Amino acid sequence: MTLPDGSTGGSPAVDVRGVHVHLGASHVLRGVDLTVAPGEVVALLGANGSGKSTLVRTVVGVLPPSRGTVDLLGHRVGDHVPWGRVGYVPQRVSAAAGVPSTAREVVASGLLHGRRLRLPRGWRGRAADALDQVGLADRADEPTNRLSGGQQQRVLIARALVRSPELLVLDEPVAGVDRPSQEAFAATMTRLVGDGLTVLVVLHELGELADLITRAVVLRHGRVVHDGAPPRPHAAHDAAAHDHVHPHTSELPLRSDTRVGLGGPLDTDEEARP
Ligand SMILES: Nc1ncnc2c1ncn2[C@@H]1O[C@H](COP(=O)(O)OP(=O)(O)OP(=O)(O)O)[C@@H](O)[C@H]1O
Repeated sequence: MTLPDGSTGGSPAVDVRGVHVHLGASHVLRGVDLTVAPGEVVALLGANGSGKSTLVRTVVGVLPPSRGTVDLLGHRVGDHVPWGRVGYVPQRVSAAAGVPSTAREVVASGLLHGRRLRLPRGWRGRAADALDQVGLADRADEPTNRLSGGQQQRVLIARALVRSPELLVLDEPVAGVDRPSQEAFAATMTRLVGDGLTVLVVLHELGELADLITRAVVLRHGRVVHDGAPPRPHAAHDAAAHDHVHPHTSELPLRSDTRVGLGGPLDTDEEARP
């Protein structure tokens, strides 16, 4: 429900209840509950194949749940979600895929949503501002296929930001991204979160975003096995001076039957399991 002042009246930004998703013959999500309150920055963690991408794609309405419900900003997905207030950065897509286009054009496409097929007034300024937020103000006219992979990822983040979203959903935004792009991304997120942005972000490691994360949700085999404090980073594992005195296990308070390593030896590749 949206109130006259545009707020959601205390509704969670994301409210996932009892969601099951089947993909082909696979029962990928098996009764997931996930709530993200306005202003929270929630990291979605878990081994490869645990269902993280499937969950965020369900959250943004790309995949329909076979059971359960998803509400965004107080609106049921599939109904009347104000998509213009939601930004989504999908996993591993190239900004240069498809027809040749400049960084500005890709970013401007983020202003098209729902039934809006024409760019709104002032789109150039908004696209320039979004590119500036990711440190690419001087590359607006550059064809995206001439940008590095990290810069292309920043263009996609700018495409999500150009809407000035209240809720930003990102699927591994810095995977395989060069160091300057990671730092630019972390600086942008710090500023936006300071302004009240709500974030749900799939990550393999907390990395540069560690200080921003307010809560971590860990998936395993399509179920939530931890929802609470983010894991403490194991500092400098590969540093020469690192002293291996701590136990290499997750320090998370997990449910009794499950232990999840987050980058440690307990980490398993779900796809490798029978
Ligand atoms: N289109 C599909 N059809 C059938 N199974 C699928 C499909 N897409 C994904 N899966 C399976 O669903 C499971 C979860 O995949 P998902 O991509 O959500 O995991 P993930 O946690 O995001 O993994 P990663 O960290 O590798 O991105 C995997 O076992 C995957 O093989």
